[in-house]
Amino acid sequence: MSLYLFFDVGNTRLKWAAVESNQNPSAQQKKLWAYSGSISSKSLQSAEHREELADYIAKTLPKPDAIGFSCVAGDEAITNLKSLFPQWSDLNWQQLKGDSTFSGMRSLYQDASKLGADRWAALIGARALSTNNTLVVNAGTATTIDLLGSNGVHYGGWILPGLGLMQESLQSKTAQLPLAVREESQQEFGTTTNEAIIGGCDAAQIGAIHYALLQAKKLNHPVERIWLDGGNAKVLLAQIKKSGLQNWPIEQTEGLVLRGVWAWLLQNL
Ligand SMILES: Nc1ncnc2c1ncn2[C@@H]1O[C@H](COP(=O)(O)OP(=O)(O)OP(=O)(O)O)[C@@H](O)[C@H]1O
Ligand SMILES: CC(C)(CO)[C@@H](O)C(=O)NCCC(=O)O
Repeated sequence: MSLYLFFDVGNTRLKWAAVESNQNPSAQQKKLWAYSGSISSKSLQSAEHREELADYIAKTLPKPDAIGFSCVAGDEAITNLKSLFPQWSDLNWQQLKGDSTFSGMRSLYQDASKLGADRWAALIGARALSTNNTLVVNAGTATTIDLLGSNGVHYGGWILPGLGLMQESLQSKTAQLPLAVREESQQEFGTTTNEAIIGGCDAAQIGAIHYALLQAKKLNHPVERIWLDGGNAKVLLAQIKKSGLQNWPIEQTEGLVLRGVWAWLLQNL
């Protein structure tokens, strides 16, 4: 049996996971990855942290037969990532980019080389999970919202500041606003500054998803499934449920980018 190792280098977190060749990227079960983990993407900048990470991964898994990755954290991060396992120098690192081809899918992005590799990977991952009209929401450092038709066409999407960025920018660019902290008893409309900021940023994120649903319907691709992934997925989903939007066909998922890299690698072995 072969082993495949994947990396998703985001702006905040670096995630990895490994699977065996008898597994399938369309599998829906929660415990999908034989091995997985995440650390701060900044760790790649330090030789000491790189060595620790490489040691940890090399100790927890046997030598993989292939490595696939996507990276939106810049060229230096890619160079640092590829330097991790000098002992596996014969291994081919396969990089999924925004313009990597994937059979059965295409993007309407005018210049696909500019499309974030994580967005394209998440769309491929979503396609592995379901083939209906789908909205892919990755709520990380940035929040991205992308429409994928049942025909495999990516109609494009939106990039918003993520929840954390929205809150931080209010603090850093105003005189009077603090860094807001999420509390249990969030009201519909804020009656304190803290509540007003948390509620306002939630409304911007949820409102954008709502608007995307309306736009998709207008384009005659009514959304049948929303996949919500990323570091802020859990809090956003809780807010969506609390807001009385229970009839949205939304499901939280983890590792959609890794899943996409996996599906793509299998097409390229
Ligand atoms: N344990 C955590 N560590 C870091 N960020 C977290 C954590 N839990 C929630 N977050 C939130 O998630 C955001 C990071 O999102 P994510 O973990 O998806 O990483 P990312 O690097 O932004 O990934 P991507 O670039 O793929 O969106 C942070 O801005 C923060 O608000
Ligand atoms: C939008 C982010 C930052 C989300 O991680 C990433 O996908 C990216 O850097 N994209 C490049 C620009 C684009 O997708 O059009």
